Amino acid sequence: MSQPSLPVEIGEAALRFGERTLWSGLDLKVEPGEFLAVLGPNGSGKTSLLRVLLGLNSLSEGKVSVVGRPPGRGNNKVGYIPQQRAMDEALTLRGTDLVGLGLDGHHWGVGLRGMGARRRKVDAAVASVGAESYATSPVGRLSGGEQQRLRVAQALIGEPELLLCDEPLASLDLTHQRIVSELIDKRRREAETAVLFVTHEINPILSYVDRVLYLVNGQFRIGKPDEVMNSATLSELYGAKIEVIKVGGQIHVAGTQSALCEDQVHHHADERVH
Ligand SMILES: Nc1ncnc2c1ncn2[C@@H]1O[C@H](COP(=O)(O)OP(=O)(O)OP(=O)(O)O)[C@@H](O)[C@H]1O
Repeated sequence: MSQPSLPVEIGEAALRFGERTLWSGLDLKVEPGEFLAVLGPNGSGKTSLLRVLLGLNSLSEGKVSVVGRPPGRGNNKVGYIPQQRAMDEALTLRGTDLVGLGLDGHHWGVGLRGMGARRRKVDAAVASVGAESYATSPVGRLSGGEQQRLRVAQALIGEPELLLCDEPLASLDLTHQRIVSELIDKRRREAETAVLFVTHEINPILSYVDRVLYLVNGQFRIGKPDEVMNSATLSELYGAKIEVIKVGGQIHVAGTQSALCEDQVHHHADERVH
C-alpha cells in the first residue's frame, strides 16, 4: 500500500532572488497535525517560504510537494491566513461572503441543494469562530480582531490538510491572539491539519509548537523549541552572542543585533538555556 502524502515535503531546496540566497539545503517534512513555527528576523525568507507552498514563488533548486501535489492553484487542501491588515472601510462584502470565498475550488453542485449545503457550511464556519453577531455586516466596518476571526473561518472552511499562517496574530490584542491561536490549534488536534505558523513572537503559541524552523541570513535550524531556542544555537545561527532566557514558561531572546526578531530583555537572568 502506498504511504499517505505528507502535508509538506521539501527536499534539498533553495530560494534565491538574484545574488541573494534566502535559504538553501532545506529539507523539511511536516507531519499531519504537526505545528511548525517559522521564525527569523525581517527579510529572512519566512513569507517567501509560504509563497513557495502556495505556488507563488518557484524554488531555485530542489523539490516541493504539498499534500502529495505540486503547490499552486487547484490544490484545495491548503488554507491560508494572511497577515492582518485593515480592510478598506468602503468594502461592502459581508462577513459570510468573505468566509464563503474559502469554498471556491470545492464542488458544491448546482441548484438549491448545493446552495443550501454551502450556506450551512458557511454558517457552521462562522459559528466556529464565534462571529455570528457580525457576520452579515460589511467587513470594512469590523474591527481588526473581528476581521481576523473571519479570515480564520475562511481558511478553515475548505477543511485544509495544511494551514499556512502568516503572522496571523500581529496587531491583535491579547484576548484575540488567544482566541485565534486556540482555533488554529483546535483544527490541527481535531482534524490533523498541519500548521505552518510564521511569527515574530513565539510565546503566544509556545504551548502548541512541536518544532521550530528558524531562518537567519541564509542559514536555518529545525528542531523542538528547546533545541533551537537556546543561547548556543541562536548565537551560532546569528554569528553573534545571543542570550535566550526562559522566564515563567516564556522564551525571551536578547542579543546585540538589532535585527533580532524577539523582544529585548534586560533584567531577567534566572534561567539561562545553554
Ligand atoms: N519576488 C521577489 N523578488 C526579489 N526579492 C524578493 C522577492 N520576494 C521577496 N524578496 C526579498 O526576499 C527577502 C525575504 O522576504 P520575505 O518577505 O520572505 O521575508 P520575511 O522573513 O517574511 O520578512 P518579514 O519578517 O519582514 O515579513 C526580502 O529581502 C525581500 O525583499
